[in-house]
Amino acid sequence: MKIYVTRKIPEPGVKLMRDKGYQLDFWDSDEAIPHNELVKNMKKKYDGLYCMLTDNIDKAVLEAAGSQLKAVCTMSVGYEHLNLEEIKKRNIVAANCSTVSSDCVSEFALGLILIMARRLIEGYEAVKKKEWGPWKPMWLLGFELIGKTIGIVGLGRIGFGIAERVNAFKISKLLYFDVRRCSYDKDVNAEFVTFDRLLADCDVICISCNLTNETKDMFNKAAFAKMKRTACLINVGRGGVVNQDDLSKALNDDVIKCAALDVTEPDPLPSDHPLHSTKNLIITPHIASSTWEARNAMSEVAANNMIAILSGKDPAGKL
Ligand SMILES: O=C(O)C(=O)CO
Repeated sequence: MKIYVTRKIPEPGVKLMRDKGYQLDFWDSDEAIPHNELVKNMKKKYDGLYCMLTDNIDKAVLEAAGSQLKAVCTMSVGYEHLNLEEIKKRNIVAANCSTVSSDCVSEFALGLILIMARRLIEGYEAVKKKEWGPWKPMWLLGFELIGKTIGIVGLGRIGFGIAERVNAFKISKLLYFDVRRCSYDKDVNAEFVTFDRLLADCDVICISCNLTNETKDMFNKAAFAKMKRTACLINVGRGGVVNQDDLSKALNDDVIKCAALDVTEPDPLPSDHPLHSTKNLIITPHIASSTWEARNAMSEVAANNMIAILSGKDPAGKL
């Protein structure tokens, strides 16, 4: 079996596929493969395509690959980059890594909440800029999580992980909004509420949902207007869930207090993008799942998906 791997990936995933005797050809770089190169390379006829969330697996790629291609496995949770309709039309099986990065991303979300609540970046910058004078009772005051109402949009694996962790901070209430009520919400004391109630009641809102037609631009001018002026917004889901122009205006006009985004639209956000000069906003470069543990595990899950499909079995992450 021949597999095309669109990036340098962690060794555990490589080993699993090599141990199966597969021939692996790589785009041997840490940078994303240009789309035209991917199309060109797929003409060499592969049984499997092992891709990343940066690779647009569209009709052109699938047509170049032809009928030899049986598996498309993405080393990511998100699969917006896979044209599932075109993939399924060709009887190709696609799979993602739905499980392994949830702890990692939820830990990161907690980090963002604490950084924003305690104004850590401002404190760090003040020290660097030599602005640290004698102790002041009213300087860089943040807020505590104890007694607060926390909201989660999307109580999937990541949202659940955030809920488990945030409960340790003796919060007063945990609210969530999702497309439907989740059967396991009581396991984390989470109350299913309308989107409007979540917006109105929460001190911190964490976005951990996918980007779909329903979630696109969900956080827009109207939503920000319903939030508390002291509210903090965290996004570890997908950039498109937040209307960034509206967010920028809401922060600059003090409609809400602060926000931290690990995902943006586009991703990466160009260095001259106006969002970078927004007040009380921290942007991190899509690193919520960047740990050795998560990336090694993701490489293995995607490899196991590939092995299952090419052995005629259903992969764990079948889409
Ligand atoms: O796996 C994904 O979908 C990611 O966004 C990586 O953090």
